[in-house]
Amino acid sequence: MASAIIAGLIDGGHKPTTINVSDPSVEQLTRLQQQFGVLTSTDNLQAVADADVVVLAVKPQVLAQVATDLAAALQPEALVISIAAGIDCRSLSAWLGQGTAIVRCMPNTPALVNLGASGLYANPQTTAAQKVQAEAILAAVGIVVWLTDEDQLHAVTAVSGSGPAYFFLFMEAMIEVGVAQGLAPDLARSLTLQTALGASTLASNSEEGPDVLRQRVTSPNGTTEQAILSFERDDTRAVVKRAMAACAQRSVTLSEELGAK
Ligand SMILES: NC(=O)C1=CN([C@@H]2O[C@H](COP(=O)(O)OP(=O)(O)OC[C@H]3O[C@@H](n4cnc5c(N)ncnc54)[C@H](O)[C@@H]3O)[C@@H](O)[C@H]2O)C=CC1
Ligand SMILES: O=C(O)[C@@H]1CCC=N1
Repeated sequence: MASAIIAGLIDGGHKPTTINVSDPSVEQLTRLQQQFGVLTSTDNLQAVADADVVVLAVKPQVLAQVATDLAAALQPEALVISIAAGIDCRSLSAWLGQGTAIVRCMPNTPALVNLGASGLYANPQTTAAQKVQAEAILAAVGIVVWLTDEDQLHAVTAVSGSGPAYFFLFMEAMIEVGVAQGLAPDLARSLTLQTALGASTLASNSEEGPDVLRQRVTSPNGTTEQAILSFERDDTRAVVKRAMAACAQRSVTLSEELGAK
């Protein structure tokens, strides 16, 4: 995720040498240095020392340690943006210092192709100018929505944070079945991906909702109708509901397991 955000910032005109990337993996740092020309360090404290904005893009499991260590090195006026799933502002403030301006963000991997979707929530310590800064960083890789209730980030995670994986799963299944029905794998793949892109672009450009667009594909007594009836018989909406509930619930339990006690 950090690579996608860095790419977006540089495409948007940020000088690479204003971006300092820290990671214990020298291999990662070398890749980022060669790809983007950013400054790199294996020392998190050194990386944040002069930073006005710090993006925490580590796994939730290491966030407590990383944030606690950073507390002493952060500029007092620094904005900290965390993209970690689940970990709430209460925990981040406990680790970073109670006065810290924090924006929590749930981005997604289509940020890699500038088609990301991010939900943002700012704690009360965040100034209007810092909110503009946070929005500009994530807007460089896609659309941004602001949330007024931090708990809504669980739903954002279930919809857009994890959402790309649901569509990829659907694509995998369609390719497999296309092949089983007699198409060459590369044909099944390109037809599936173009259909996903076409459906998404059509829905994005249309005044009408996905329900109406679906009905337009579904000729009475035609082929699509049989597929949709099959999906409805298999209660596909309930399947989606259960999956997204499990996702949102994991966001809640991540916070309970890994948050500040
Ligand atoms: N992958 C996804 O689709 C999304 C991920 N997220 C969140 O983004 C965060 C990062 O996830 P990914 O980019 O997928 O993980 P990743 O594993 O690709 O990147 C994490 C990076 O953190 C580095 N790291 C490990 N320990 C460190 C430390 N002590 N100090 C500094 N860097 C350290 C790792 O070397 C690695 O390069 C997670 O908290 C996740 O919840 C949020 C939205 C979407
Ligand atoms: O699976 C995860 O925990 C992360 C957060 C959202 C997408 N990937």
